[in-house]
Amino acid sequence: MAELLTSAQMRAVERAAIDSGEVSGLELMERAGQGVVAAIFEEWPELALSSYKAVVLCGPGNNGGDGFVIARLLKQRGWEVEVFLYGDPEKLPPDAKANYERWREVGEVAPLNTREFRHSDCDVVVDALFGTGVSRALSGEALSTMSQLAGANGDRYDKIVCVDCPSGLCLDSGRVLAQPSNPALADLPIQLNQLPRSRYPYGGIGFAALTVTFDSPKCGHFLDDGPFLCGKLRVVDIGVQDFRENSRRDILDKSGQKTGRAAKLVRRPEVCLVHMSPIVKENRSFAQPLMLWGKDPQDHKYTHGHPLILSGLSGKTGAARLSARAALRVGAGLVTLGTPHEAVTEVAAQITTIMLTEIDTPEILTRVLTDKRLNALCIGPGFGVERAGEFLPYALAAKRATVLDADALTALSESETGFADLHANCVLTPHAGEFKRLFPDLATKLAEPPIKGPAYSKVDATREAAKRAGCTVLFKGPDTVIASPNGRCSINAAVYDRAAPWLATAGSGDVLAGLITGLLARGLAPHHAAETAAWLHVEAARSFGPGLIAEDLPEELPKVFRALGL
Ligand SMILES: NC(=O)C1=CN([C@@H]2O[C@H](COP(=O)(O)OP(=O)(O)OC[C@H]3O[C@@H](n4cnc5c(N)ncnc54)[C@H](O)[C@@H]3O)[C@@H](O)[C@H]2O)[C@@H](O)CC1
Ligand SMILES: Nc1ncnc2c1ncn2[C@@H]1O[C@H](COP(=O)(O)OP(=O)(O)O)[C@@H](O)[C@H]1O
Ligand SMILES: [K+]
Repeated sequence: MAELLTSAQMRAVERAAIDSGEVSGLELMERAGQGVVAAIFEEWPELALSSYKAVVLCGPGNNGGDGFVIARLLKQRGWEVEVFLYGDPEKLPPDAKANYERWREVGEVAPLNTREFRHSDCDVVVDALFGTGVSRALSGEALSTMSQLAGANGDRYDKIVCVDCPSGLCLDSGRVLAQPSNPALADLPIQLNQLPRSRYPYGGIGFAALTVTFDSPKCGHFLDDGPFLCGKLRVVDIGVQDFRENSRRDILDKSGQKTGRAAKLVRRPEVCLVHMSPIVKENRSFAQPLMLWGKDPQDHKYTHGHPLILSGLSGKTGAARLSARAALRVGAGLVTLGTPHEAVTEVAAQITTIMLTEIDTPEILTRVLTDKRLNALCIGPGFGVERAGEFLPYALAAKRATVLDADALTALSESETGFADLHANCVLTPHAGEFKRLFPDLATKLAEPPIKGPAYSKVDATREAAKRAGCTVLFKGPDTVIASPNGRCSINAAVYDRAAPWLATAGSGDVLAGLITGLLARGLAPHHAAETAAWLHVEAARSFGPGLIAEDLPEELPKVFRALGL
């Protein structure tokens, strides 16, 4: 599952499938409903052994249509099923209406009313209120029902199953659409976007037990609140993959709508999930690093690159040493720490394989970098903001593949020349605070309440940042987003079964900076190096597990490589 779609792209794929005449909307809806029911039994096999009770909440669109299919299929298995509809049955779109009518042949439909919503004895709640079509904040009974579910989740309902997404979640951004000034909110138990994460250590499940989506996961399943609210994600095949693949070459405008032949060609902007498990090894973009990690027996150390990592002053050298160790473990042939004279003893006492060269001034850095074998540079970890301000113009003038991390990012945000000195071989690795300093307007936009869908997302912000900086930007977090100026974008998600909460530990960012630098030295292009490093970072954390400290990450890499069969 490497490709992530936006809601508009998913609609375009479905439209292409239906327009082809090979499949009808009704068939797709049937497959979607079947997929959800199958996923429920896969998740809880005990539910397949007898008949239970489900409450199905249906909305006014095709998400609701899926709900009617699910209700019918469960009823066929002998389940007791109670169906509530939010909206006017007469206004349902045709496929949803057809399934509403099929359901009415076997069961009742009550208007959605939170007070009537009798839940105490139900085993499964199916949320089919809104899916990809959500465009504004929920209101009325839809809002209060979701709020009631959220408030009682974990106590009363332990099996909330969401069709496509928890209703109200924007699948482009992973943010819950909300109307902050809605006076009705004061009377509600809790809104989806207010669920306290502290109640769920390790970023666990906040709302649904299971979310079942169709064909491909959407960006919002991996960004921001998405994973927290979706719980567990299952992707169900509804047989439209050929149309998805065709639509990659199709003429689609920015909103994913098909345009006429004469219209301007706009390639579909793709977002990928960074994923290197064996099942996606065939993914072309990862073939190169897989080959690179497995070193060729004919190679020698000079063919694997030689990064220079700049160290901070004495007492602050640990960060750069972590970066250097990571660069070495990821396969750089040699690694040198550029160390100020006063910190040489401190650094020398704690390194063995890593080399050391004295760099006291920016001019010395320039001189050291006349050695072209030093083919990648890392500046920032533990470096000191003021020093970074002095060294940065020289570091960038050397035109090496360069990682700017930590203090170098703060210095960059304070520099008079701004992004002018950056070049295409740079990688910026901000966390949220550094991102705000570098791109205050984008951070503000991202922090604004998402009122309308598609809401502004971390993908949008990182793409804009990369364009503005003219280089690759890796915006950290459990949903690390990597974007490059050409619009290429990937999400390295440490969520669901890849959760790695132990990465939130001092110094883990320094290790990531070192991994990227090492891979740049090995010849990977910046976007690729950032993706690969972010993926390895999470794999190393997961391989080590609880108790992880940053020092453990580089040392865990050989195990990760072995598991990859390298
Ligand atoms: N189109 C297809 O062929 C398929 C669609 N499927 C389902 O269809 C869903 C998408 O269906 P729709 O496009 O009808 O959209 P939804 O069912 O998500 O939403 C219905 C409509 O509600 C309106 N709306 C948006 N926000 C609202 C709000 N806050 N309050 C009240 N009304 C609001 C919009 O007009 C929207 O189109 C997917 O999520 C998926 O569950 C699946 O059946 C697979 C096949
Ligand atoms: N909850 C989390 N799950 C997965 N990864 C996380 C989580 N929190 C932080 N990270 C990752 O840990 C690293 C922390 O980097 P950073 O904030 O720079 O910390 P430091 O400066 O202490 O090294 C980043 O790569 C970030 O993506
Ligand atoms: K839903």
